Amino acid sequence: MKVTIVGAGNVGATCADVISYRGIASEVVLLDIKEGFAEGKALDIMQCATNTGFNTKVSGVTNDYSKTAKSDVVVITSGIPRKPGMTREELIGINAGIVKTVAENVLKFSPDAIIVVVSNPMDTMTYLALKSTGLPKNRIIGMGGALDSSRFRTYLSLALDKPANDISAMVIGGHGDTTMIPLTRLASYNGIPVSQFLSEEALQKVAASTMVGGATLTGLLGTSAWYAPGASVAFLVDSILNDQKKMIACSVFVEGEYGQNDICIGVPCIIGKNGVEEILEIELNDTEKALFSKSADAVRQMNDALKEILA
Ligand SMILES: NC(=O)C1=CN([C@@H]2O[C@H](COP(=O)(O)OP(=O)(O)OC[C@H]3O[C@@H](n4cnc5c(N)ncnc54)[C@H](O)[C@@H]3O)[C@@H](O)[C@H]2O)C=CC1
Ligand SMILES: O=C([O-])CC(=O)C(=O)O
Repeated sequence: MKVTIVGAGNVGATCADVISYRGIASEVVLLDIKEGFAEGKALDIMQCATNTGFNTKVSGVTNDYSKTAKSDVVVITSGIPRKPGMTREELIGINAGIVKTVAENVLKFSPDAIIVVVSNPMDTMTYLALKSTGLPKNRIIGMGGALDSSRFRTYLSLALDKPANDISAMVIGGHGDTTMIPLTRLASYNGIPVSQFLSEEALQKVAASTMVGGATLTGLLGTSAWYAPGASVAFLVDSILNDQKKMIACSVFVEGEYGQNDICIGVPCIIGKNGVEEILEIELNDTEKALFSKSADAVRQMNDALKEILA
């Protein structure tokens, strides 16, 4: 199984590293426009093979899409990251042009690939990739919910002082500082509602930290995060390539689900070899429904801005 990752920067290279280390794919191609950069990252990752024990073939190319031919999955991480004080939405002007061109280029050589969009503002870039390529909606998946949910579980684990892997929790809605919806009501510790251990105030604090999880890291690092984003992409790619049919919150095109149409937004999906195999419509309470509707409005507004940028 072959995976191409466009953008060999912080997130792309970390993703290649995790995919190789975990043996998720037999071949990984990194592509970047910076001369020699992807080649260097690939070589460095390959030189881990004997010490960490993987057999994945990792190669790098400078803007040569022919080397990405017949990829099963293509991950798009190309574009600029935000700096402290910025929102993801402010990246739209530069990243829209990059994502559109990249999506079109990868399809020339991998017409059957499933595309995973990571570049921000991710929901809008996913919508753009879908509209500009005309691919069926099951083959364009925005990665955000896997990361936001892992941050949610991390903050819950810290509040509970229990291992994150014993906690089940999900974030839906847009992948933005104000549009994410951490579903605190449904979060559980080994099947027991976390509300049995944490006060409403503590839960709200966890939810607030989750929503600004990316901004907090950007403030600390001076650029946005990459370890958890790279691992989250690898987790998603694993479910596709190995047909795991995991339920993962992903940004996908909705047609009536959750009362929304014509946007890509984070909803619980079954992810397998066909990409998005099902959107699960879980029952939300009135508060959650209102938050989802507000989040969808904000995502739709960004898509409208996109139309002006690309006009
Ligand atoms: N969806 C999510 O959950 C997350 C999204 N992101 C987003 O992912 C993107 C990448 O972030 P980082 O890896 O930290 O940035 P980075 O700056 O480390 O890497 C981006 C790479 O893209 C390359 N690039 C730019 N234009 C290109 C093109 N036309 N073709 C090929 N490569 C090109 C650059 O040369 C650079 O190496 C950003 O937009 C960031 O906001 C980051 C973390 C999580
Ligand atoms: O915060 C950012 O800009 C990058 C990102 O999407 C994340 O880490 O969640």
